[in-house]
Amino acid sequence: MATALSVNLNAIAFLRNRRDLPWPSVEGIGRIALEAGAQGLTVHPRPDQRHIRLSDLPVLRELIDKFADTEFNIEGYPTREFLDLCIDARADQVTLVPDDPSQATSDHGWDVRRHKAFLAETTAELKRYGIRVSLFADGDGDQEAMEVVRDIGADRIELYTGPYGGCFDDPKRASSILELLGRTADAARAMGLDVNAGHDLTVANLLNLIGRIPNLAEVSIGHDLTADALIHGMAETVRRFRRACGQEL
Ligand SMILES: CC(=O)[C@@H](O)[C@H](O)COP(=O)(O)O
Ligand SMILES: NCC(=O)COP(=O)(O)O
Repeated sequence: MATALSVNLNAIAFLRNRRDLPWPSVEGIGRIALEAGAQGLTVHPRPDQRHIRLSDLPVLRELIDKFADTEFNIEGYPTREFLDLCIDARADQVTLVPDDPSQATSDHGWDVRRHKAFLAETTAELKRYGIRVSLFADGDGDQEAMEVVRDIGADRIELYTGPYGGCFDDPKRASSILELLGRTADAARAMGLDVNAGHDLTVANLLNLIGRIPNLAEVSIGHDLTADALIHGMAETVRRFRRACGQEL
């Protein structure tokens, strides 16, 4: 089974929020992603609503409902407000992330031993609503932590791939990080957990990731996917604006 692609819309929402205008439309870009065959959309609403706004969630839910076999993945720290948001938006999957509200972006997975009771309680609540639960996890090769994840009752882990993505200019270091990610994935699979991955994934680094973790269930990608869309869409857009300026092409 090929790895599913869930398109993260945070960066699109960030761009939209620069102005008090409705574009780029988070819903519109989400639609393009689903029409192009993405298997889902991901958002990580942060408490300051710096990118995704609470009002985006019902709109995206309605959009995803129009596309067969697609999923809504909502990521974030499980405050009461966040959990209610996920339940109201009928998330298909919730990825619990141990982020402090002041964090610029996600930069580590859960300490599952320390937060075991809290995560077990939260997971049980989400599963009562039929929501799949994934825990953001460091790819540090800690095999026993995967036993704890299983005991918590989560369905999946999402491997935090930031350090791997950060090694774009150091292939030797990237391959040693990849090996640890792979061992963590192997341990998770041995516990009956499925494995997702995300953070700073790119077209360039996906190939080796999926080579080492062939049964990777899903990747969620936003930052580089948005950058890639700009690169591949810029030339046509400049031509459109040149035409609008009255230039003959
Ligand atoms: C949980 C995770 O992996 C993050 O990558 C997150 O979804 C991205 O958050 P920001 O877009 O706010 O940096
Ligand atoms: N879960 C990771 C995610 O959704 C997107 O991360 P990034 O590609 O924006 O770094």
